[in-house]
Amino acid sequence: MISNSKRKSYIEQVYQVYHAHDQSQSNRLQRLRSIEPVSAELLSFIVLSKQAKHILEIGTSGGYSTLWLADAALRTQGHITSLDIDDTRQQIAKKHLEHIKLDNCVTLICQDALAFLQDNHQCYDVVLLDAERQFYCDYWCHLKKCLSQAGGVLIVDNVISHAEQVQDFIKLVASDDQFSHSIVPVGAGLLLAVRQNDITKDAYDKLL
Ligand SMILES: C[S@@+](CC[C@H](N)C(=O)[O-])C[C@H]1O[C@@H](n2cnc3c(N)ncnc32)[C@H](O)[C@@H]1O
Repeated sequence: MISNSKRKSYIEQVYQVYHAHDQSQSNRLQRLRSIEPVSAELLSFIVLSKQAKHILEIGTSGGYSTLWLADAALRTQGHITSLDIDDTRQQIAKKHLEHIKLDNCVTLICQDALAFLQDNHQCYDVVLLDAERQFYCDYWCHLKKCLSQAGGVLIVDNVISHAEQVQDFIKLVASDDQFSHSIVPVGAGLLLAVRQNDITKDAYDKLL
């Protein structure tokens, strides 16, 4: 689902290089921990199907998921804001984005996610959350503001591979009646949560 074959093979190579790098690292924090290719494909599908214009990524790392999102955003005339706390990783991501001419679709911001979210006033159509899982619960009240329009989608990776680490976060999302959610067994497991339209919800409640 990548828009041209040269780009597709470049992005596949990036994945292979990162995967080999990660296999050689015993320290988890030294790994780039790219999202799985099948998950990246689903991300791209969501951006395209929503014709998303405003996309937020929390956790750029080496930019594998960013490359997929950027390729989709090019076709929706959208734009990605991608955050990472690690500038070195973002510089690597930047080189890859430039190499395949997707850099104009992305603004890379080197900042702690919580600090960014606290100051943010922008609404996003799609948010990918793929950072350090122990902080996700702290992000939720801010993520909700980012996703304040009906149809806004939050995607969270690793919810099956690291289920115990995200169980409190999933409980928070599940207990919020402004959002519907689903856990999709693709790759490491993706949580998809969508902001509901309040009118639809009221009408639905009346039927019960
Ligand atoms: C799992 S990796 C992201 C992988 C990337 N989405 C991909 O698929 O290519 C997680 C990234 O989150 C970043 N990160 C960790 N804590 C963060 C924080 N508090 N704010 C912003 N980024 C953070 C790490 O530096 C790391 O690069």
